[in-house]
Amino acid sequence: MTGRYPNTRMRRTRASGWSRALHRENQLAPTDLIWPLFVTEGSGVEEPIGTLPGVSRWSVDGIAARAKEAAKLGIPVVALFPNTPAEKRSDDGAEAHNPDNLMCRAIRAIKDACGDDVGVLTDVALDPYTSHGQDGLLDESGYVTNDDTVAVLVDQAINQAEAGADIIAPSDMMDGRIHAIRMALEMGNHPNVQIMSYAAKYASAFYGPFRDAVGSGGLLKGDKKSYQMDPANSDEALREVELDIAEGADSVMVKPGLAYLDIIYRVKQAFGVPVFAYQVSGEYAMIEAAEAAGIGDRDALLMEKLIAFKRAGCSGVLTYHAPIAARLLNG
Ligand SMILES: NCc1[nH]cc(CCC(=O)O)c1CC(=O)O
Ligand SMILES: [Mg+2]
Repeated sequence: MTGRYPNTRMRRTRASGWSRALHRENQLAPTDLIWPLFVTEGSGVEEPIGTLPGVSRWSVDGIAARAKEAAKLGIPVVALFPNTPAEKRSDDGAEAHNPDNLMCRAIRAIKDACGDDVGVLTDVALDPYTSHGQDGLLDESGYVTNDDTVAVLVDQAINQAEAGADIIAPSDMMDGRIHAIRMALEMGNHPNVQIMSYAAKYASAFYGPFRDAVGSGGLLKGDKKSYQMDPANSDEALREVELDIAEGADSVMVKPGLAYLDIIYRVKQAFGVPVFAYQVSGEYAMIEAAEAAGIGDRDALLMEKLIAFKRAGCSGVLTYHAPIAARLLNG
């Protein structure tokens, strides 16, 4: 037997800061972060979101300013989510493929302001555009149809690519949409537009504040369990990821984050592809609530959670704490 006390003292390498730094197995940098931004109509508008303290919706001009801030902080990518005005929401979510919708105007404003200094990731799903708050089209019975929805998602994705999106991120969980979108991007002369698939997205109670932020929460009837995954399942996530990689995804997302570290770990071990975590709105809100209640130190809590994603195997993390974390990391 080697390595027994006192030959081995595990505390020896922890005894000083320089030594802890030397032995640190995982690092976090601003380049690991994706910053989600909510877009709203108007100009010069900043609307704080009650359930996401510290996060606002910005009009397109403000979005471009946030993207410049991201570049300055060293954050490589921003993710866009629109709060579509009520009068533009419809049963079929047609506003999703309007070339002049809020999303497309925000993409163009960022690309005009930042060029290639910042990547733009765009969400593909119908929930910010439908009057019923579901991610797809409903049949007579209220079931979210798969193939008809996929056809619309393809139009939505191409619309975003035409406006200049760098990464298409389908968050809808329909079957077969990655293949359909990949083919359409190839045929539409967008071979280098990436797809980051929300491959393993769970029907989660942690999405509440997001639904407020995009204005779909009050509209949603029922739940999303016929397309988002059951939190009890893990093998099923590997099948989802395997399919999306085969269909042409460049990277995959696991969502939510902290409660699904085991899924991240399994996906990374099984496939070795770039894996990202979405630290969702409820996770953000819980950290802020802990700080506000005097239960924990916000900065310490968020940095500990972010390094956990790296340890589990993530290439990066989509988090509402991105600008705060980047500032902390930049010292
Ligand atoms: N396309 C839906 C979508 N895209 C991102 C989120 C949630 C993100 C968050 O909570 O931060 C959701 C919520 C949902 O499935 O209802
Ligand atoms: Mg799938």
